[in-house]
Amino acid sequence: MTTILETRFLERTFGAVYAARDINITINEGEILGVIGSNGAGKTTFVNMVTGYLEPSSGEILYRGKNIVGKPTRDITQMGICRSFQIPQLFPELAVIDNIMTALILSRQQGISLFKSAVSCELKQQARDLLARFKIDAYADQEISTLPQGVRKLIDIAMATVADPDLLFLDEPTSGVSADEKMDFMQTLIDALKSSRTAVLFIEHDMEIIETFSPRCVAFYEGTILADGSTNDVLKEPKVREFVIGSEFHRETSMQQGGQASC
Ligand SMILES: Nc1ncnc2c1ncn2[C@@H]1O[C@H](COP(=O)(O)OP(=O)(O)OP(=O)(O)O)[C@@H](O)[C@H]1O
Repeated sequence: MTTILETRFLERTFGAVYAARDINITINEGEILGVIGSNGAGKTTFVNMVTGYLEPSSGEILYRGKNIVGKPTRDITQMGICRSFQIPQLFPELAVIDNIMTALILSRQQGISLFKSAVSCELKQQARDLLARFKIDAYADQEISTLPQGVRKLIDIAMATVADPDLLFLDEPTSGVSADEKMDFMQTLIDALKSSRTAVLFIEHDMEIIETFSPRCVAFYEGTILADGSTNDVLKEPKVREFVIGSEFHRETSMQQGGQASC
């Protein structure tokens, strides 16, 4: 197995708060990895540091052996590390195909002219192929604002893959997707990403999704890694059950009772 990402003693403080401390993680080529942890555990801070949105206070982030700490987000994206956010970042007034084509244009380092019909045709075909991989090609000509949340999220994630990344970070891909659609949504997503051999790290609060789709799981707690290993083993660990799954269970229960989730 080839390691593509390794973090060493990664740390980030905000004043007196340790948002991340001693984060040592390796991710291998094509691996699928679920990250769990209650609110404020440091999951987003970790993703923000690796993708260049946040500078670590100390530690190293090695991507294919090269330290990328301090590199701008754009450079990190071009190197092959991409992400999607919890809320889809789309142009709601544009058609799906135009959103994808815009992302394709932005991902190319040289400027291109859409007035050259050959370029435009090639881009359109590339956009259609990508939509087909995510099984959303039927929506190609529809305006984003008319589409359900699950489809918007798939489009957003498809857009995050236009540069064919080696490593993709997904922040709660199933948030906002209805309970009935979550499993099919994740299956489509994982199939699309597996076919391109992209390694995927996804943050998730739903333990059924973690058990079904991520062979490996990392549990965060108060800025540190509480457990890292096969999902079966991690979810059985008493400290994970006490500090992570317990709080997730209470969170889900309070949501069912009408409470507000903070994420
Ligand atoms: N910009 C910031 N300024 C100050 N404190 C921050 C900032 N970003 C994060 N924190 C703090 O760092 C800790 C980790 O936050 P982080 O957002 O990484 O947690 P999380 O596990 O992603 O939580 P959630 O599931 O709610 O998104 C929390 O205590 C949070 O309040």
